[in-house]
Amino acid sequence: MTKEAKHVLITGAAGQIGYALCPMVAGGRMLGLDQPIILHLLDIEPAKQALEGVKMELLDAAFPLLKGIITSVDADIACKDVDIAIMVGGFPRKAGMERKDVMTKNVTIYRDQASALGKHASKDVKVLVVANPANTNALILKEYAPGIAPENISCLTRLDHNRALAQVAERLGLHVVEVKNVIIWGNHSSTQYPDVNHGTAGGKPIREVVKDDAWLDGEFLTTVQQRGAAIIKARGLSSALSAASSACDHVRDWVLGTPSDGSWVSMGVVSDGSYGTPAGLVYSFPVTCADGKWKIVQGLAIDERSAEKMKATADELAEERDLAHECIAAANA
Ligand SMILES: NC(=O)C1=CN([C@@H]2O[C@H](COP(=O)(O)OP(=O)(O)OC[C@H]3O[C@@H](n4cnc5c(N)ncnc54)[C@H](O)[C@@H]3O)[C@@H](O)[C@H]2O)C=CC1
Ligand SMILES: O=C([O-])CC(=O)C(=O)O
Repeated sequence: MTKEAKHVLITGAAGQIGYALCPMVAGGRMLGLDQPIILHLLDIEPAKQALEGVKMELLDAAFPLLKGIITSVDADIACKDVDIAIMVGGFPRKAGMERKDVMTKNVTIYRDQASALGKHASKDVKVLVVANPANTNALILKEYAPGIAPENISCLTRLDHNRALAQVAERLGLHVVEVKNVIIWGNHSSTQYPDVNHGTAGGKPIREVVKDDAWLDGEFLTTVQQRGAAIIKARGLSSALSAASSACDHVRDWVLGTPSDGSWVSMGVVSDGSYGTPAGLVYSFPVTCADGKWKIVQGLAIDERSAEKMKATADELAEERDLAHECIAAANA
């Protein structure tokens, strides 16, 4: 029997990530090859013509699963009845900026779109925030959309997770699927902590197989933490196809579940205080997903060095939260 179509909102749909993400979603890469999709594409007035161009191309691609396309520059219209919301709209950073430098421009967008989602989306809408600063935009969205359950609001750190898997796989000459259970703790920023202490490569502990703690504790960490900046340097634009692909991975695993072997993924979710993190911040944890719900992996042993790094990224998130509140207060004044 044909499934009922899912309504998927993509904000910033006329931008770079939007252009890579729309065909992935419409082609079944996110929710499966048996799931019809209705796309809701939101952008802003200056991008209206480009947004219509994206719609034309999606029509021309004749995706069998794509049952409809709604384009709008009005969040109230675009958010109506959406089941999944992928929030990409905002301003990307340029060379030399930290992700929090785009905060002033982006957090007010998330305050405003929170209320549109709260009013018009399906009551069980699952929200993924991609736009930077991703964790803090998600936090603001949570604060301004009290009608959406906090566990339905998340941010993208799966790109960092995938980058960590790929770095270890490259180092070992393995295929990426042979590497499992790395963790991204904390913020999608250069303070994130890519942790390999619980990971495996070819079924054995990563540290045992790599046999180079200096690399794992040094160059590996900084490569993953700085990968976004390296892409900006190389392309003159921030990552788009890998961001879109990771966004699909994030939503697919959340909705359809993580593998039954118990392997986990990283998601930015509202902290319940696990691992000593401040409750309420949107912090990236190792999670498993089943029945459309994520669960933080519990009971992992955390050494002193890791605890320090996990605290440093939590401290940055608390600072970002305060800065975001100041930006919103200034915008309201
Ligand atoms: N969390 C992650 O792993 C990653 C996050 N990003 C972030 O994703 C965001 C988008 O990146 P790109 O697509 O490269 O940027 P882009 O500039 O190509 O596209 C952004 C789009 O958002 C639109 N937009 C601006 N304000 C909007 C609003 N109020 N409502 C709806 N749309 C709005 C713009 O008109 C533009 O079409 C940036 O903030 C970037 O830093 C990028 C890569 C990875
Ligand atoms: O670095 C950026 O600004 C874009 C991004 O978030 C990433 O590539 O991880």
